[in-house]
Amino acid sequence: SSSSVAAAADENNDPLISKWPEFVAWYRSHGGIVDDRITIGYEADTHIRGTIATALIPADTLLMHTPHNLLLTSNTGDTCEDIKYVQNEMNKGEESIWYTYFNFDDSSGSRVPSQWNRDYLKEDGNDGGYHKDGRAIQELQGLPPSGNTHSNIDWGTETCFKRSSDHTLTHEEKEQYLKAAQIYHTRASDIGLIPLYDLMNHHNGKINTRLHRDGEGGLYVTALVDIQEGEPIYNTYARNGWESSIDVFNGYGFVEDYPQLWRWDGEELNGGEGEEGDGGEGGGRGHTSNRYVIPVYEHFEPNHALYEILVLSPTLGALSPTKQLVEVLGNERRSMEEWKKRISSHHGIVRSSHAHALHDAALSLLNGLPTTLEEDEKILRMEKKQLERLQGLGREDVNKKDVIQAIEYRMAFKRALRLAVEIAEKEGVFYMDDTEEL
Ligand SMILES: C[S@@+](CC[C@H](N)C(=O)[O-])C[C@H]1O[C@@H](n2cnc3c(N)ncnc32)[C@H](O)[C@@H]1O
Repeated sequence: SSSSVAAAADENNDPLISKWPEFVAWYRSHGGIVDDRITIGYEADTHIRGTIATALIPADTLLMHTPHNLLLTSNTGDTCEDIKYVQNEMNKGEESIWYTYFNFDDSSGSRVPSQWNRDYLKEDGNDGGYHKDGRAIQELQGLPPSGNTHSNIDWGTETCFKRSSDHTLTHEEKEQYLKAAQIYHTRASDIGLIPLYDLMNHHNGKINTRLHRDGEGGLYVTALVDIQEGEPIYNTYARNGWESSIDVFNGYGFVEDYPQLWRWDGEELNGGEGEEGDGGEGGGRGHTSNRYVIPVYEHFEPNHALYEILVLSPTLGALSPTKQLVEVLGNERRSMEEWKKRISSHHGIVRSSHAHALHDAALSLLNGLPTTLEEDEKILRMEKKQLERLQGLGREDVNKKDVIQAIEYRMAFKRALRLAVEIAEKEGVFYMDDTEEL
């Protein structure tokens, strides 16, 4: 059709796509292995760039191997050193063996909360009011990651800047550091930056790859299942239920598709702006008094110490999932039927007092927020209209986009809280009565 021709023509002019052959040639010339049935493209639903299969790839196929010599790492296990390493290589320009890699990088396409403007606390000299630009943070309405949106950057400027040299860093050096840090934080694995591997997007519901260390510091990726022609090739950024959807949003800037994990504590929120955090998720509120303690009882090992819900669909979720229930996340796929079965038996072992406490905490959190989901829908529509109008005038308003990102995120959070309330209230969901305990 004419539209697909137009799309193809676009992609020819788009260096983030058209430089793929050059990137692959570079990767192979340094010993990397990549299956010929892998390409780069924009995913149909999200328009996010990522790896895609051009033909059926059977399960267990070796998809890629990035040898240790292609990894960007200081080999010290120290984040500051790793970021400095990346920064140095970027400064080398064509002299760097990763020149082609940097040229193909799309990290500036990731907009993460640490990039949000936070000038709102500064008094505006003219009218004594506040700068509007810190709005995205305010739009979190105090929900996590409030107070922690900039913790990576703050930590880096505190720790890495001070350590890095004997002189005060110039503006240019700071900018370079921030650029390297952005690449590092949105792409690196625990062993550093891994070319090609870092072109895979995240999806725990459609995960179709598996990782294997090669014993020499490099990494193999194989197909977990048959991957169909046209299907994106996915990695996970949240494995075993360790990281929540809050972490994924704070680190990578998007609300992950189902399954999602949401966490919150029993504290009342403090008016929306959040404090500089205690570093903990669900924190940003600095104190832990009165926190309900998630019980650990026989056959019941909660995945997290905070209240938690695992969300599989708009109507299916598990209250306070156990480690056992969520350890599959990022590692295997599980059918909806299987989830339903497991969740219903899971709810059979959740104590009713525990479910009630979670219910009350979710409800009081929801009721304490300044807007409802229905109001958010209207606000979101309005913000999007304004953005379109500005774009029509040829103006790019990054702050406006951040605001929209924050509103969409808080809506997903509220939907999860609402589902938690509904599930806890639903008749027919059986919770073990506390008195039945031995
Ligand atoms: C390691 S990179 C993945 C590859 C990247 N899309 C690229 O083209 O270079 C991580 C970034 O990709 C984007 N991303 C990954 N998975 C995503 C998803 N499921 N939805 C939206 N954006 C995603 C986010 O911008 C994230 O910060």
